[in-house]
Amino acid sequence: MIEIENLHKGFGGEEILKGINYTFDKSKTNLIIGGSGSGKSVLLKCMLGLLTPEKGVIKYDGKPYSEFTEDEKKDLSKQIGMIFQGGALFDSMTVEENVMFPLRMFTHRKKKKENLERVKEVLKRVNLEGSEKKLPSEISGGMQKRVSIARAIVNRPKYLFCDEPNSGLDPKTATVIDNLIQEITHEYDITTIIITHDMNSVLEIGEKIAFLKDGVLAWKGDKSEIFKTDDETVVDFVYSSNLFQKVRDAQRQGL
Ligand SMILES: Nc1ncnc2c1ncn2[C@@H]1O[C@H](COP(=O)(O)OP(=O)(O)OP(=O)(O)O)[C@@H](O)[C@H]1O
Repeated sequence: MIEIENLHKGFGGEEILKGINYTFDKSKTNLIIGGSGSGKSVLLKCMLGLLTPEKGVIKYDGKPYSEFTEDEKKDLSKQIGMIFQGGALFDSMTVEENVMFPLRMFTHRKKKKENLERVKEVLKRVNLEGSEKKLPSEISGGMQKRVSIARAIVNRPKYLFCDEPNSGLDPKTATVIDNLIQEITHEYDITTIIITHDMNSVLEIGEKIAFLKDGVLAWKGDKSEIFKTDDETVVDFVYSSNLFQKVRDAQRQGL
């Protein structure tokens, strides 16, 4: 669980996050949605410790990040898995080497055999058995995303941060990737936070949704509530998507 209390962050005198209060639940896919420039990435970077807020508290499983010792901060970074927009795989490394990378960073080199077993295990979990020796350029976009998921979970993280994890994928593959992230979240009891612009993802895996507008938490709820809300700001944002308009119309007609 990650709790955010009264979080403020600005740049050059301009306030970007204006007092966010929110809890990201364990074992759930927590989505952050909102228009461009609403502060989603700034919020994510504050949670990752990459930006320091001017005011407010970020608690990891009850403990404020500002009270972490250097060792605890190191431990925390080991407990965080990241899935970047575009995958961010190392082109010159094989699938296996890419997934091995965080293990090499955080564990002793002598554990090579154990590390290889762990890599094998996570590659199996994301259905990539047999692709170990391939380069990213030799596999499809969907498979590359699977590699980045395997790399993100190889250290058994407690927290998984995903920045538009299905960008650049066709809708069917995007749904498969969304569902895989959701399954892994439940299976390993992870607090998963996903920034997304994709309304299909909201529909599929929006177990908890935070809607940011101009640095303010403008609405919160889940995928069933987002269809029913009359909140103007949410309706404006969400129903700019044709698909959502159709789903809402169908729901209103009781279909
Ligand atoms: N390091 C920085 N220095 C100055 N301004 C910044 C910095 N990082 C972000 N901003 C500003 O903060 C605002 C929010 O940016 P942020 O990247 O969080 O938006 P976002 O909601 O993630 O948008 P998008 O969906 O387009 O990625 C923007 O106006 C951006 O220019």
